[in-house]
Amino acid sequence: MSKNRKLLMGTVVEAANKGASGSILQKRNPTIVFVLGGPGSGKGTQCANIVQHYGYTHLSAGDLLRAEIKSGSENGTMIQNMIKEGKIVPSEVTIKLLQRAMEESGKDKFLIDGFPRNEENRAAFEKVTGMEPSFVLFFDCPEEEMERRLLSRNQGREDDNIETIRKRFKVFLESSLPVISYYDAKGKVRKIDAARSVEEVFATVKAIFEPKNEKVLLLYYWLLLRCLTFWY
Ligand SMILES: Nc1ncnc2c1ncn2[C@@H]1O[C@H](COP(=O)(O)OP(=O)(O)O)[C@@H](O)[C@H]1O
Ligand SMILES: Nc1ccn([C@H]2C[C@H](O)[C@@H](COP(=O)(O)OP(=O)(O)O)O2)c(=O)n1
Ligand SMILES: [Mg+2]
Repeated sequence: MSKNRKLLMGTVVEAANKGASGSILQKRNPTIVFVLGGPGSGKGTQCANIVQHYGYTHLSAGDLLRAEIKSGSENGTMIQNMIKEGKIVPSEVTIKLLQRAMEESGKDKFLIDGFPRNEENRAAFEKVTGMEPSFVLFFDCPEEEMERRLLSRNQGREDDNIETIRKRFKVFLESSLPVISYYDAKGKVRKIDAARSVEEVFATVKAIFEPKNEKVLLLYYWLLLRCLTFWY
């Protein structure tokens, strides 16, 4: 067995044990929102806005993986090669980074950006953490617009070149869209037209995080309670 394979196996066992015994995180019963959409659809941009307005903690799977490369970890080269090829890193690696970040944050409301990106990501996260998202934000954007945005992102990312971008689009269609369909069948997907300006997109996001219906319902219950206490 190769050194990398052994390391990965160790991570799986460690993660599975944590899941079985119920991690500190599970006991905190956090709120989780998955933020999905194609590369360049505006996930990171909108997450920054949500953090400012609604006090969520933003965890970008891509950012965590890039930090892991920079840290010089044993998995670094493997992660770097996979990202350059537009491929999805094995779930055990990404889940371990997400779990650690959630635990270390001490917080209990998370925006998980760019995860789960395939069926393996989704199933492994639920199995290992025992947690499910409250809902899923899906930033829906045409490829031509995403391509334009990625080519002018200017963050010095090795995967923002036309060759890798095309590969990432293919992976999104083949592997990530089925995950969105899975949650859609459970009624958990909030689909947003992401081809508009940052401000317009955020106006729609706001409506999702501040559902007026719930406020109206609460007002009705309060009025009903007042009437009942008045009569009896
Ligand atoms: N609604 C938008 N309209 C135009 N450009 C946008 C919009 N949202 C994000 N961008 C820009 O597009 C690029 C990709 O956005 P980003 O939030 O990093 O997307 P993702 O995380 O989905 O890849 C960034 O340069 C960002 O500034
Ligand atoms: N769940 C994930 C998320 C990202 N990755 C890898 C593969 C992705 O192409 C890169 C970049 O992801 P990132 O979410 O930062 O990219 P975008 O914001 O969608 O442009 O990281 C992964 O392997 N698994
Ligand atoms: Mg991003």
